[in-house]
Amino acid sequence: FVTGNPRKLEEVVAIIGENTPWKLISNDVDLPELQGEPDDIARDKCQMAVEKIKSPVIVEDTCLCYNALKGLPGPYIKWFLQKLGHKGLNQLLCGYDDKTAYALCTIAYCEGPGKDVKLFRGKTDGTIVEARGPHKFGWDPIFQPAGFSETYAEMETSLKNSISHRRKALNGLKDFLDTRTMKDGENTSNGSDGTDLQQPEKRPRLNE
Ligand SMILES: O=c1nc[nH]c2c1ncn2[C@H]1C[C@H](O)[C@@H](COP(=O)(O)OP(=O)(O)OP(=O)(O)O)O1
Ligand SMILES: [Mg+2]
Repeated sequence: FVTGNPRKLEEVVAIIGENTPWKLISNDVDLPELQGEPDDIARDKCQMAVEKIKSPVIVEDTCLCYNALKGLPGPYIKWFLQKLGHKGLNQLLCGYDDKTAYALCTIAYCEGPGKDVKLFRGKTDGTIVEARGPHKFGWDPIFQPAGFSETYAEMETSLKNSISHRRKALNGLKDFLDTRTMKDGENTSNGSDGTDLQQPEKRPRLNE
């Protein structure tokens, strides 16, 4: 799993759980990010990582999309957050009645150089609110998921991880790896050379 963000890694590990046959290794290679649509950003980031580390790679790109702003800041949320803070991210919506937004996680997976990149998306709807809860992870304090009275930041980690954009995207990846594991008779593990996903000899279904 290639990311420079330790919080993302924490959540992915928590969501995937301890008892899966997949071993997740984090690798913080510094990758530039394309500008554009989330799918293209994730695909491009994945291809670059695969070329660099020459082993199976998972990357993800996270967007925070305001409906009133037709999806912006979207993939640029990192820079908006950095420059404007939680307050500024609220003020962006000052002139609009519609405060709804969605968090979008796009996971890209590639088995190795020259292989196709698979994309898995997860979306959680919500509303942009004044910051509430601990400032631990990005824009968590200003995002209140639909149907809940707490922001992501106020929630127990396990609750956030059960409804989050990241969880939904990871479900897609897990289903894909699961099916592929079942189809695939031989062990395709390629050793301990920094491989991101290693398959042990026996491969039971991934657990939820
Ligand atoms: O669940 C989340 N809850 C709150 N904030 C979040 C979440 N997930 C990502 N974030 C923040 C991190 C970064 O400011 C931006 C996404 O940018 P994004 O490029 O995907 O992340 P990044 O550059 O930190 O890590 P990476 O090395 O994987 O690209 O939103
Ligand atoms: Mg990034």
